[in-house]
Amino acid sequence: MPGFITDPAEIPPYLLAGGRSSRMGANKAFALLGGERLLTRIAARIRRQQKIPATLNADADWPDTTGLPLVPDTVPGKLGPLAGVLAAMRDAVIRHPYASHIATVPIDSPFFPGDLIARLAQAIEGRDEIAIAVSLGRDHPVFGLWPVSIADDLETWILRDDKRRVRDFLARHSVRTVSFAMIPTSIGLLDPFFNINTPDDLTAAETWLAALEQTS
Ligand SMILES: Nc1nc2c(ncn2[C@@H]2O[C@H](COP(=O)(O)OP(=O)(O)OP(=O)(O)O)[C@@H](O)[C@H]2O)c(=O)[nH]1
Ligand SMILES: [Mg+2]
Repeated sequence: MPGFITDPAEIPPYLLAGGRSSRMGANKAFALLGGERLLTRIAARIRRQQKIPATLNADADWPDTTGLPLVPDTVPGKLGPLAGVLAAMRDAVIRHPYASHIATVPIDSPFFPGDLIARLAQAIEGRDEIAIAVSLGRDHPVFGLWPVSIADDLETWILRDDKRRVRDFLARHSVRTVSFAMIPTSIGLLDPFFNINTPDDLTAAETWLAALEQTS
């Protein structure tokens, strides 16, 4: 572990919920999985791995933060997940001034690994490095550790790059990737970064949740 991250559990976590939920047709954060809101589920999962309470990145008029501090995007126009990452960096500089990095987790992936942030932190070697999660050879950059030192570069890039492809931003920086294994369940292997975008994904997630509960 590098000197600037003495304890991965002290990296401030931010829950990304600033999207439009357009494929779901209703705010995903409040969708019920196993009778519990996704936001509540994700916040509880983060609480088990981090000592610092999570902050929610979402619209300023968010109806119910479940008690989490709320940080809206600092650039207008819903410019994508990296706008949420930027808001988190700007917030951390003020509220967590000791932190070299912030952690981000989206509110629509309820099975993410219990050792996510610890393993991402182990991969970081330099103060300005990003670490992102990978499964089945696919990057999941919304599950990442982000150095607050690159906030100005991120803001400039978001405002200037019309395509705003996350991989184009990552190409500007030093990025460590960490591969996570599939989770064995009674009905097969579950991708820990299974992502709920549509009502059908939510139905599939109920099936996975039941299978996981049977397995453990
Ligand atoms: N702050 C912020 N977060 C965003 C924005 N767009 C997406 N996100 C977040 O990034 C993550 C991945 O985005 P998606 O899975 O596409 O979620 P979404 O944009 O709400 O859903 P769709 O409208 O169906 O694409 C989710 O946690 C979103 O809340 C944005 O413009 N600003
Ligand atoms: Mg998604």
